[in-house]
Amino acid sequence: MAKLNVTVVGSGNWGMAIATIIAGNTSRHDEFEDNLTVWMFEEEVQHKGVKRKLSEVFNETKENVKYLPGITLPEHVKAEPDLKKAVMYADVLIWVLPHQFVARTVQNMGKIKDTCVSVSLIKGGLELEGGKLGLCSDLLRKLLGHEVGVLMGANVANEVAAGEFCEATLGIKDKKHQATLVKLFDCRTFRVTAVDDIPGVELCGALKNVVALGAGFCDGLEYGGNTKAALIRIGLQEMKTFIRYFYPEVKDSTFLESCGVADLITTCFGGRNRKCAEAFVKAKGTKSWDMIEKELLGGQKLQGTLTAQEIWPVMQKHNLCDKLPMLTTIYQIAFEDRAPWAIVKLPSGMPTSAFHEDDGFFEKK
Ligand SMILES: NC(=O)C1=CN([C@@H]2O[C@H](COP(=O)(O)OP(=O)(O)OC[C@H]3O[C@@H](n4cnc5c(N)ncnc54)[C@H](O)[C@@H]3O)[C@@H](O)[C@H]2O)C=CC1
Ligand SMILES: O=C(CO)COP(=O)(O)O
Repeated sequence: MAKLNVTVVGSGNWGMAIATIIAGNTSRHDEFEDNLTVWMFEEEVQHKGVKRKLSEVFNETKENVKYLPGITLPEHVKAEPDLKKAVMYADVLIWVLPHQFVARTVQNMGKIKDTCVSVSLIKGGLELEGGKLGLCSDLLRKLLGHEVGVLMGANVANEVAAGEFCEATLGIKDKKHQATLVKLFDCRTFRVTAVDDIPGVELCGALKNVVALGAGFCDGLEYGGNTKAALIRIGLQEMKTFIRYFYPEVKDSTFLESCGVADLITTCFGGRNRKCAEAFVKAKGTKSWDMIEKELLGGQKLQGTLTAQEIWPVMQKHNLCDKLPMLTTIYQIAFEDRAPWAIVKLPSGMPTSAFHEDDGFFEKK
């Protein structure tokens, strides 16, 4: 049987880290072609004092000096900056782009194999379509016309790339591809569990980035572990309420997989959304999200702020704001100049009207 060619579409922090895991498996398992192609969005970088193309530096050194510095990938990982060439022979496409670039990338990719399957590792990209909540994997399925699974989990990229043990959840409908796709990702340090619940897995991955903004606000105000734990608990409950409203069939067990509670915890402690939200509060209104992203992430992209903006009209249209006070408050702090400390004054027993938000706007309450 012909061996399967795999292409990773995206070469940011997570794209490169997951390429280290996949490359180990393509060389270990007979069903895959050893070589792993990574589509690299071309950029110029300063390398040893010289301006060079990122993909050329990667193919010489096997290090993505911009998005995953300090990690050398296996020799059989090849960066391909030409999108059409990167995808044309692929049997499996692994999507790992910030969600704002997905539609444009698919539209530019040309012909792919009819038998191709995809897995999306993208957290975000939600929109209302005819009153129904559409997911990024729905968009990919519509544009590509083939099977699309999702892989989400407690997977801060730098820790995965360093070989630290963690878990992930593969959401997949089609049993035919399940075993092959588990084999492509699962290894001793990256344990994969497959579940038949794509919306549950994917929505947990997208919404936890919004909750992580709340955790960052809490850090910016210098609250301790109890407060953050409370926000994580409330966040999980609101994620469940939101998800069940649109997808009542999503199972309780999905929230207990790596894609659910575990990803929420790691992102609220060690993620980029948390880090930027802390800086947003500490800047006391002097810096926009774009400025903070540029200053702190060196070209990496925030997904939680975009997802908060995507779900806000959805929540309003479906009268969900009262049922989701924390997600509402996070949006208002991030985009409507609400006082950051409102994050610890969520309505439950204590009326919010007792607090005057113009009094000590940026102070801990
Ligand atoms: N970094 C992490 O720890 C994790 C990230 N994810 C998710 O993976 C997805 C991808 O994130 P990362 O790999 O972290 O990316 P990143 O945020 O590190 O890097 C940004 C990427 O966007 C690319 N880019 C910039 N302009 C572009 C354009 N016009 N068209 C196409 N690509 C362009 C850059 O080349 C770079 O690869 C996101 O949805 C994120 O939520 C999921 C798990 C862990
Ligand atoms: O998704 C992540 C960990 O699983 C990373 O989250 P951040 O984008 O907030 O870094």
